[in-house]
Amino acid sequence: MKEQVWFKARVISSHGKHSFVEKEDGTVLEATRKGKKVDLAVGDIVECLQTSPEQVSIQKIEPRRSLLYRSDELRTKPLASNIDQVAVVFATRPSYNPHFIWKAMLAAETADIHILMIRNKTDFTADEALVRPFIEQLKELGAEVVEVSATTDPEGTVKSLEPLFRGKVTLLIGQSGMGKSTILNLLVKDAGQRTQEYSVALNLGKQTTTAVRWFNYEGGAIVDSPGFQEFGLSHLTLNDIMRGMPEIRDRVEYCRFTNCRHLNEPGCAVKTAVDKGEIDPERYAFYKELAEKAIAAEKNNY
Ligand SMILES: Nc1nc2c(ncn2[C@@H]2O[C@H](COP(=O)(O)OP(=O)(O)OP(=O)(O)O)[C@@H](O)[C@H]2O)c(=O)[nH]1
Ligand SMILES: [Zn+2]
Repeated sequence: MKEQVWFKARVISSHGKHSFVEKEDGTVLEATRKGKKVDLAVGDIVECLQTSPEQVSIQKIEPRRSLLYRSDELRTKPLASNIDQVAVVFATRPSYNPHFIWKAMLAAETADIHILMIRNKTDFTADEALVRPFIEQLKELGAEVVEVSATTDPEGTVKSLEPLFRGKVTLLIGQSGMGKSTILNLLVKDAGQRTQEYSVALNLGKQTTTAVRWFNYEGGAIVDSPGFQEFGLSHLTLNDIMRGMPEIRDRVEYCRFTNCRHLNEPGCAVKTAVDKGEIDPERYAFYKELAEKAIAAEKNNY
């Protein structure tokens, strides 16, 4: 009879039926997940069965400490698990999308994960007036913000980021062009090359731009997500959204109705605060858009 070897490992990349797992001793193996739909997330700790020197099959996923979802036009699927913090890289050139950043905040908040904002390209000093109020607002909303200039001050960038990344598992995200790869490569010297090798090994070609990758870093890890479009928020309920936005959460108890949705209800403390200019109208519009989607989704489920 063939001898079967069991072991635990970390999923460090996952692409369709192909995944790579890393054992505690650092060995990396290609693994398959038989007969199951793609339900793995990078970061998962899995129980594997090694049936031959080349064959590893993932049998079981250990309970996750945290889980984030991604979505594209078609569906929502696991993005990364066992994450301690989400770090969002943004800059003024090309311009950032506030909704992208707020969605990341909301996703992190509802998954109980710390959020770190990395404002990059501070060398564009002419954009200060534009970006300062946005940064102040992020801080008011409870985000930690660090400001760097990855290309003009690489040493300072590493010095600022290293203490915030060390010992933690950080999911690094950002819209295209914000400087995420530049920052990743400053922190993980061979990240670019390893991504190349991975793509060749799997013969992924262009698809490699969507593959999520795990890089061990200073007692923790950095999880990179190239080609990342948006956090999947379609699994969030209206309640999750309200609880995930501080300016809504803090006013709910003052609304006339306990089940107020803060849309058209009379005596709504949230709407009043918007009218008085105490809540940013952009933030309210963001809430409204998500709330209406969540309500429609909840209706469809009945
Ligand atoms: N002026 C300035 N340019 C920067 C800075 N950081 C990165 N860049 C430049 O911005 C461009 C985009 O940087 P990348 O690191 O490739 O950006 P990315 O976020 O990984 O973008 P994608 O690869 O599209 O996901 C490059 O030309 C970088 O050299 C910075 O601090 N200041
Ligand atoms: Zn209300």
